[in-house]
Amino acid sequence: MSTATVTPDLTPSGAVSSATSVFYFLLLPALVLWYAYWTISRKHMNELAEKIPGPKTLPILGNALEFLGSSPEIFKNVYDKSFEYGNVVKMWAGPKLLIFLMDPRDVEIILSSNVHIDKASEYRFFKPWLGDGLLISTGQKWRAHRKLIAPTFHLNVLKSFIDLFNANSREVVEKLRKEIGKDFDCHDYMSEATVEILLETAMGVSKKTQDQSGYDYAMAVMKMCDILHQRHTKVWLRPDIIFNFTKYAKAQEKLIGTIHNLTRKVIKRKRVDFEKGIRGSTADVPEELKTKNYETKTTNSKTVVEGLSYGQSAGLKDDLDVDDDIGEKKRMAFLDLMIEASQNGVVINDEEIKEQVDTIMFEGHDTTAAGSSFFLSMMGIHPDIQDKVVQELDEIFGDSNRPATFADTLEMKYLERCLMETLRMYPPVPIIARQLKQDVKLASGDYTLPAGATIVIGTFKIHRLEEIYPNPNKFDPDNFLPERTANRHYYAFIPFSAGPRSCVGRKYAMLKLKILLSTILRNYRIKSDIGEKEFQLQADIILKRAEGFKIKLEPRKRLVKA
Ligand code: HEM
Repeated sequence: MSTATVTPDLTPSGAVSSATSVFYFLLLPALVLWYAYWTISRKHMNELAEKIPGPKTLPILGNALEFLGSSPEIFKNVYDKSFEYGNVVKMWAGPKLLIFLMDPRDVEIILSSNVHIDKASEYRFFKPWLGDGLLISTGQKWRAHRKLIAPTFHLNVLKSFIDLFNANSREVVEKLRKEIGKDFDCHDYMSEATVEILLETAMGVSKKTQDQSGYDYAMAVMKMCDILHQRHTKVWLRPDIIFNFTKYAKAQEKLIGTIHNLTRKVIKRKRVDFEKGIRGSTADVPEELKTKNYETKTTNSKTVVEGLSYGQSAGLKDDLDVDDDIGEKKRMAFLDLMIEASQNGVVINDEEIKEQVDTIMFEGHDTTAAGSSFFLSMMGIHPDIQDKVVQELDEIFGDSNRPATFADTLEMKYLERCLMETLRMYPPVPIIARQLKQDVKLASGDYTLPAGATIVIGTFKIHRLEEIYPNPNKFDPDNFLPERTANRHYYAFIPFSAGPRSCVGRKYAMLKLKILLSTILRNYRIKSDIGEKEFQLQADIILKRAEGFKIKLEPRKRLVKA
């Protein structure tokens, strides 16, 4: 009879298999413990969320299936759903609690706060591209950089950009000539122009010194936004560990390469100029477009124009409205100041400059490209309104072909109302999201937003609330007549957000858009075969028309040249 002796298997593979058994033996209790901890730690959030209305959820997935489909389908689905509930709605994207706020009183609590300033975790997908730039950074870093950057968009600096706004607008008019009579997508032209204007103004480098076109950069940004939108709406693409194995990760790497290539070159160019003692923009402006030849008294006066003319309700103020030194202090343009501040390396280092340049290049072009394309679409669809804009421009410029001065932009009151109405109906940034660190009691009803929730401020929906804007789907520039705006809640119109994290480029955007759009309208009549009902809206970070911004152009007769 043989006796079997059991000897421990001391070979390396035996040791590994024992370790594996121990691992699996411990894994289950660890998971159970983690799940128990997770459930308990979320109890408070779940209890408060329970009281907030929202669509029915599926186990594990929550409402994630609402975000399936193409971009326009998702947009339509979520917007249509919003009518089934009140102005506070919750949804679950898997385990993530999203609470949508649509009442201006609630929005004020979040946006005016100096506490609830953290961006939602969804903004982290921007990191490989924008790093810790102003849009997504938080805490002390955001505060210090905001303080540094906001003054570079002061009205005094913006006035020095007027000639470049004019020169670039004229170039767009020339480029558009080949499209006369055709149905074409004006967004392509607006994207290229807004990139090039940013290069020559805020960055202060001539576009001629760049071997990469503004168009290539803008297209790379558009594709990047599409990828980010996929990650926002498809829960399975959120974890890096999965995303990195998808085709999107490869595409993203390439696109970021194109985008960073431009920003690196811009900074390099600026540094060379800076070392040579050159300050300000090196871009040329033809003599006939220099507004000093046409300046009036108003242009030189200490004009303070706040509120609506610069994109926000008259009663709102932010750090862009500080006017303690009008006309006294020489303020610097964005990249000049960044380079100067970095010389001692304390306020901002080289990597941080790159992050801020990437941020301003993105935020500064895609938003205004969408805003101007929606404006032109509106002009094409509403010829009677376009005629009134042109009549105002004729009153300002007569039959002269002279460039627009700062004083002229103050006279463009009706154009400004059309621009405001465009930003109301088609806000380029259709939602804003924040991460709550503490509970917040709402003003509109007996709800408390729990810490840990992602708060989504639904700008698009707020701008179309019937109780605030009667007949909200009608394009009506008179919505911005002073008598109509006077009694409206300040937070009922927030295309540039509001409060401490408002858009630093709001005044820049308004001034540039007035010059760009008035120049186009002085030269072309816009037509459109498509009505607003046929728009297919999509919100790939920035609101767009999925079918493209199709318009037609007819040249206007000019009687006399300047
Ligand atoms: C029509 C044009 C524009 C619109 C509608 C717009 C809208 C907005 C909105 C809604 C925000 C807040 C975003 C959020 O909290 O998620 C924002 C932030 C920002 N915008 Fe704009 N923007 C426009 C043009 C510009 C321009 C021209 C620039 C720069 C030249 C710019 C630079 C920024 C920056 C840096 C931030 C982040 C500010 C911070 O967090 O402190 N934007 N913008």
